[in-house]
Amino acid sequence: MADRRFTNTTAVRQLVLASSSPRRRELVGMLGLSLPVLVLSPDSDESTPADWSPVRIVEQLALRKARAARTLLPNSADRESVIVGADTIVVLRGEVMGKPVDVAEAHRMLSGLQGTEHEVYTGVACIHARDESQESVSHRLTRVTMKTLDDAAIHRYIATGEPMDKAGSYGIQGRGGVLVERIDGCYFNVVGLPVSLLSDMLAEFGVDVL
Ligand SMILES: Cc1cn([C@H]2C[C@H](O)[C@@H](COP(=O)(O)OP(=O)(O)OP(=O)(O)O)O2)c(=O)[nH]c1=O
Repeated sequence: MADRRFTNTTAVRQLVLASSSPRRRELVGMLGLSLPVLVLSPDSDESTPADWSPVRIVEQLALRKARAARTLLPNSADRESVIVGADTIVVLRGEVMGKPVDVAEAHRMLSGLQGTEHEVYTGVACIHARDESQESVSHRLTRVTMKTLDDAAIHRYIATGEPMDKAGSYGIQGRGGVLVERIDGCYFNVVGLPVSLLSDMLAEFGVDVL
């Protein structure tokens, strides 16, 4: 449970999910919140300086997504909302992998990931729609070990189409689950939204899941 709450938080009446990811939508649904949930897909700059650490990348991109949604909420009813943004990356021996741009890049990523361990970072930002002083950002790290795969198996997996909209070119929640030997850390963090971290962060805004 959260060990801090923002003071002067007026009752939050809505959760705004700043994401176009169907997985994130599903995971927020899993929380069974009594608040209405509004989903927005704001555009935000996803470029980052080369010297940023994985933690800085995911936390700042999550914050940018949430702040971009804030600009889309002009009317006063929507202003009493907590906005949630998230960003997920895969990191293999220091190399940051986002979503592949094409099949060749998916192949290159999966060839690197197979037979070894990598890290998955998801940053989460929860911000108040009206009060810019209320912003909370955090992240989770999960270590994932992928089984050894031959080239033919990598090609067959890419042919499913699953890799193309996912960081690191796999989806643990889909057929990509069969590629994963073990994980150390939060499973939902790999899928794109660490729900236990999110529930702690929502509590800071007076939104209690349980
Ligand atoms: C590693 C992994 C990633 N992913 C997904 C989670 C994220 O949706 C995606 C990483 O891209 P993100 O840029 O984090 O998110 P997104 O573009 O899909 O959605 P939005 O920015 O609108 O919120 O990869 C899985 O679904 N399963 C996995 O196993």
